[in-house]
Amino acid sequence: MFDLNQIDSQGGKVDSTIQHSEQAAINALEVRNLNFFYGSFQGLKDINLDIEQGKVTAFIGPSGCGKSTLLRTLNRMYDLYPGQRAEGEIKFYGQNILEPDQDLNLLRSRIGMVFQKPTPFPMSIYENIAFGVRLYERLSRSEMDERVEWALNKAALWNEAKDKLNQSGLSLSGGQQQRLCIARSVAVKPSVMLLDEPTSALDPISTGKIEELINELKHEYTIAIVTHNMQQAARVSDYTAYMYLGSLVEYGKTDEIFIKPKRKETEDYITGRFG
Ligand SMILES: Nc1ncnc2c1ncn2[C@@H]1O[C@H](COP(=O)(O)OP(=O)(O)OP(=O)(O)O)[C@@H](O)[C@H]1O
Repeated sequence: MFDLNQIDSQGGKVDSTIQHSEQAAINALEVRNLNFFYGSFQGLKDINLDIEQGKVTAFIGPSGCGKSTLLRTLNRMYDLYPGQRAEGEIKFYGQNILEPDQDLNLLRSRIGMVFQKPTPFPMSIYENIAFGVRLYERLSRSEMDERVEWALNKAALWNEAKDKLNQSGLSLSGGQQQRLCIARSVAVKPSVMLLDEPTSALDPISTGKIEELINELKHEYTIAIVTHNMQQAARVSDYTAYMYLGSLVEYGKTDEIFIKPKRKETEDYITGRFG
């Protein structure tokens, strides 16, 4: 089992020798008996699942089934809102992040999040990336320049942004803004990236770019993605979780879920017979 210090020192990178062996699969996150409450309303019911390191896991299901709620528990984003609470265990490389006294800023740098609507800060493209890095690391100007270029490259935005690093992030197109948000998340070298419907506000070309990016990023990061788009889940994910009314109905390899689901409810949803 890894400890958190070890993950930090590796910059969240996946050991490729481990990744290519089926038997040696490692879970970045293990969710056990997770229940989640918005005040008295129970949004998640006894969720159990493992999120494998270096893979893409997709959460699908009808509106309101709890996909975003589950994603937001994985880095305790819900803690920002009063009256919301989680019970159970979410182990991040063995450490239960639901325990009290967690350093939530550190946790969110290790488990980053990208939201549905692009949310660049109202500052330059360069600063959008440097701002988060400065919270965790002291880099010289040249090291920061390198980090900004590295992150923009990872998010497939460097070529489009390199000549306008001092322009506002808000001057970019919607698709570019979303890639900037991905660059911002990548820049702090997380271990896991949580993507909450990252393409639902984008056109098909930008969506295609983000999907290509997910395929690239998964070689180095563990990714969990919420999507409304089943074709997208089928295209980008290795594992798929089908949720309904706050429960996890079925979870498995994406091919199996889409081609031969075990549960009739899953099949009805996948084939569009739902509801
Ligand atoms: N802030 C909140 N307060 C109270 N209930 C909430 C809150 N946010 C979500 N819920 C409820 O929790 C349930 C799960 O919501 P969630 O947003 O996780 O669903 P979802 O599957 O992501 O839906 P969608 O696909 O429409 O985004 C829903 O019944 C929703 O109404």
